[in-house]
Amino acid sequence: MSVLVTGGAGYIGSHAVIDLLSAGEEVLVLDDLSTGFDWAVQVPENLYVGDIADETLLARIIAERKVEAVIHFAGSVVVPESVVNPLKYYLNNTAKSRSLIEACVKGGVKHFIFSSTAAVYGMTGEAAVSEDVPLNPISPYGVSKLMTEWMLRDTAAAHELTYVALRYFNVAGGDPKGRIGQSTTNATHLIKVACQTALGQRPYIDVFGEDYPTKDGTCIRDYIHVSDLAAAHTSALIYLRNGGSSLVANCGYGHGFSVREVLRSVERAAGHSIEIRQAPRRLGDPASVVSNPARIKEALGWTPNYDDLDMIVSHALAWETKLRERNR
Ligand SMILES: NC(=O)c1ccc[n+]([C@@H]2O[C@H](COP(=O)([O-])OP(=O)(O)OC[C@H]3O[C@@H](n4cnc5c(N)ncnc54)[C@H](O)[C@@H]3O)[C@@H](O)[C@H]2O)c1
Ligand SMILES: O=c1ccn([C@@H]2O[C@H](COP(=O)(O)OP(=O)(O)O[C@H]3O[C@H](CO)[C@@H](O)[C@H](O)[C@H]3O)[C@@H](O)[C@H]2O)c(=O)[nH]1
Repeated sequence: MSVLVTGGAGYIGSHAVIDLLSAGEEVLVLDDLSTGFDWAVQVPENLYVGDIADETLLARIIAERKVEAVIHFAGSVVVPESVVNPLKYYLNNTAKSRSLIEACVKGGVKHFIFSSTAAVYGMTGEAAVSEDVPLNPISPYGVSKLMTEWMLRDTAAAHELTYVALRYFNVAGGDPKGRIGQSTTNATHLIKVACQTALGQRPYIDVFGEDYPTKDGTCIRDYIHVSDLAAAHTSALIYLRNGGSSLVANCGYGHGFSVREVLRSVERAAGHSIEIRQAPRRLGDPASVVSNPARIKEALGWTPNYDDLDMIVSHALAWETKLRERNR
């Protein structure tokens, strides 16, 4: 039996592949390489380059390789892009996930693990957010992911499929052994942009808004190390395999850092200051987004290993340095 990882050439998926391999799983990757990289796939012999909505290809992989579970990372991930091009997100994240789920049902796949997002919550307050608060996504990206959660809920009720949907908070850092990291071109994520600034690849970093009702006026986020997130998927797989019932769970550490705190951490890791400029608020940014991770800890027994902002940042910076050499 094998585990099929869609989007396994991308940032989070490639880290999940490493974790699954270290747990002894037989891992296959399906990726169209639109934003991922074939060199990031640690099982090149098991990489299928193709689209998640290619029914013929899916039917063949599922049958020939006896796919027991699908871990679904493939998708489009840029929130502001989803506002200007919503139909791209409803196609790649929602409609194509529907095709993939159908292929799983037809092929008798038993378990499905899905990359959802804290963006399904929308404007959360300052308190840590639990899974059962009312959901009010404010971007097409968040809606596109929430619709997939709902498709999974309804499919699991009607068919022999169990699922875990993990709502990721702010993912950052890279493989502690330096094999892979966040390699996306034109990334907009705070820690990546700050690391590029520290390395002189960008002249300065903008802080989007310093007038939020937070401790220092900048936005607060719950940053989770990508390797801890990857391990949560392996735990989810074992949970479902052992008969666990379908579950939606937050994946974050449960405490937040402000943009200013993150930038100070980057300066510590780099050993020098970086140029920071004040900029207006970015459209659609909630002041504070912090998870309540009680459910994932209890249901999956998930215990983070890298719950330390300085460590997350130092791994991100180490990877960014390596990537700079690689791209030279
Ligand atoms: N990065 C974050 O902070 C974050 C937060 C919450 C949720 N997520 C979710 O996690 C998942 C992975 O995100 P990431 O940051 O690794 O992004 P990424 O862009 O690095 O990875 C996505 C991968 O999917 C592939 N892909 C895209 N569309 C495809 C298709 N139709 N068929 C086959 N392959 C396709 C891409 O080539 C890429 O390798 C996404 O579903 C994203 O929505 C990410
Ligand atoms: O150059 C920058 C980049 C970001 N920020 C701020 O840093 C914070 C974090 O921003 P970013 O790293 O872009 O992440 P988010 O916008 O919080 O969104 C991420 O985290 C969400 C979950 O919380 C996921 O749903 C999204 O996919 C993922 O992009 C926000 O306040 C931004 O305004 C800056 O001030 N300057």
